[in-house]
Amino acid sequence: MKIALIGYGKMGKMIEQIAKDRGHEIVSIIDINNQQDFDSPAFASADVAIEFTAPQAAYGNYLKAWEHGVKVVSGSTGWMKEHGDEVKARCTEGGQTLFWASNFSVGVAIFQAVNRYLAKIMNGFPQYDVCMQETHHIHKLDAPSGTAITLAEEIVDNIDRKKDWKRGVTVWTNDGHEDEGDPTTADDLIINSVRDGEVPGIHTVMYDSEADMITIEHDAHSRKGFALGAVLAAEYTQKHNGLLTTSDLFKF
Ligand SMILES: NC(=O)C1=CN([C@@H]2O[C@H](COP(=O)(O)OP(=O)(O)OC[C@H]3O[C@@H](n4cnc5c(N)ncnc54)[C@H](OP(=O)(O)O)[C@@H]3O)[C@@H](O)[C@H]2O)C=CC1
Ligand SMILES: O=C(O)C1=N[C@H](C(=O)O)C[C@H](O)C1
Repeated sequence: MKIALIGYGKMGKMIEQIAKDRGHEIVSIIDINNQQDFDSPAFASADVAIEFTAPQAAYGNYLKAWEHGVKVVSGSTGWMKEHGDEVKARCTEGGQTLFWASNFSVGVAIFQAVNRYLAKIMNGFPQYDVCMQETHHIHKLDAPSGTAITLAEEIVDNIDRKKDWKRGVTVWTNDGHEDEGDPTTADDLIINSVRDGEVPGIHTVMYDSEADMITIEHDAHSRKGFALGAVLAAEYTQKHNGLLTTSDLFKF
């Protein structure tokens, strides 16, 4: 396939390597300093663009890629609240293609399935309260992480006593700085965030009672799993259109 990269940071560089190893051609690389390349014949020749940039940049990048008739795979997080409805409409009614996932690793797809199953069970055991923690590197711009929000939405959908998720405390371990988070009630599922060194991503769901605690955790050893998932998603868009996500790709 001919692949364009939008965003050439930690993920963009790793995706480039994996895409080449799988026999794909990188025809264009767009970063913050060469936005004019969206208008190049090389970009328009791509079968798909893989976009990993930043919360404020992602939505504009989708529009530019679609303008040039290029499908998009994106893992950028933190844009959904502001632009989620419009993006959904453009894909479901407007004919565009976006494969988006808050986390592209097969491990997290499996973890999500376990999370949903456990939440269904725990709905019947009100003596357990549930909370979450996500830990990432200090460069991350958004909190909570996109993955934590996806997991929290699945818990809220399955546990009647939880009505919504809220931001708990965000702690920066390197400088000891702390943000307070949102005001919360017992109806809220709290997601605490930790920003520590170069951690690729840890997501933990905890069910705590007076007697004991049940914990499930996904711990990414590196960004390789995310990057491979994004390339597999790009391959998937060759034969599929519309709004796609990892549950379309990883079927189990
Ligand atoms: N879904 C998933 O599986 C995963 C999602 N992510 C998400 O992906 C995003 C990127 O992560 P990561 O690669 O680690 O971040 P990096 O900061 O390492 O890379 C982002 C790159 O995008 C560039 N950029 C910023 N704005 C634009 C723009 N308007 N157009 C083109 N390029 C731009 C940045 O340039 P500059 O540095 O000059 O600003 C930087 O080079 C984040 O939102 C993160 O949460 C990350 C890992 C996995
Ligand atoms: O910014 C990151 O690094 C990551 N972002 C995604 C998220 O917000 O969930 C996925 C992964 O956890 C790494």
